[in-house]
Amino acid sequence: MNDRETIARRIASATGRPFRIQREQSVVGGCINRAVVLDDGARAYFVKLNSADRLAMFEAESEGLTALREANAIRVPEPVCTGIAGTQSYLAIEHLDLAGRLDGAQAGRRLAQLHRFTAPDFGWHRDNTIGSTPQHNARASDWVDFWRLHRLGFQLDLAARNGYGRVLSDPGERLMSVLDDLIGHRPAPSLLHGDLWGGNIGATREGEPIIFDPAVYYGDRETDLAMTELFGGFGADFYTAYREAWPVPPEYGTRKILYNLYHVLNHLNLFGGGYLAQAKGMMDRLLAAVR
Ligand SMILES: Nc1ncnc2c1ncn2[C@@H]1O[C@H](COP(=O)(O)OP(=O)(O)OP(=O)(O)O)[C@@H](O)[C@H]1O
Repeated sequence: MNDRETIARRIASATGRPFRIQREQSVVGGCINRAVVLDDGARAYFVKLNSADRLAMFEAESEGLTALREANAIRVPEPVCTGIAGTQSYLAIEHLDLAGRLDGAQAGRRLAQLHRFTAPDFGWHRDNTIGSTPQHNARASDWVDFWRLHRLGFQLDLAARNGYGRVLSDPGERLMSVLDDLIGHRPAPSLLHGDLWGGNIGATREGEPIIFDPAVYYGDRETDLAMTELFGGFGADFYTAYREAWPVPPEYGTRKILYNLYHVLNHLNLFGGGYLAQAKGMMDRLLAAVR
């Protein structure tokens, strides 16, 4: 049996319905994984593929999709099964037709609704990945501690190991010491998508928003909002609707830079030096803001 037949069998057993592949189509777009759509003429599944040692990444993504679905706030594709087929790990997900135009207002309202879903602590029950970088989610009752250790500190350590310490260690240490002032509030632990850039949101033909490819944990809802702004923004309707549903305090303007620094450092660590000047510039702006 080849890899695709193995995956088709597991899909059949997970869904309780026979599934015989009639058509396979490669998907272009994602930069972390390969993806194919497997179709039997009646049903289709979006299947992400990576090396076998990446199974835990797919298991965490599957649990993240399930956690987001349970909040019942915004549409999220249903994960079907994960496993190993031959030399590859895979995650099979309900295939969605993402050909629609995003209704920004609806997306903003639904994201606010997702963020109303809270937990007693920050973090999550398991670690996951941001891109392909490990993301630690050990539970914590204090948001600043959580951010210092598991988000900013983790990426700064990684950046130093990747050779960027000469530029980043000094501003990094100073930032870590003023984090209390920079964050300056005690948010609720909201359920987060965790990687909400424009490539991870789409819409059905009817315009219903769909979010996918999450890096779920419970944290400050402003981290999700900040990321929507990092690579271009989701449009004025989105932000107006979000703020109508749940107003955002003015101090978000500074916190946004801090929260996006995590993702820019992650890009630096994943993709290299092109992000170094951006990261350093953000750190300088933050340090100037607390003077
Ligand atoms: N369930 C789905 N059904 C149909 N198309 C999907 C589905 N999930 C994702 N896609 C499409 O495939 C693209 C890549 O998917 P996804 O972002 O999950 O992959 P990835 O390899 O993890 O990407 P990234 O580089 O963003 O981490 C998406 O931008 C989207 O257009």
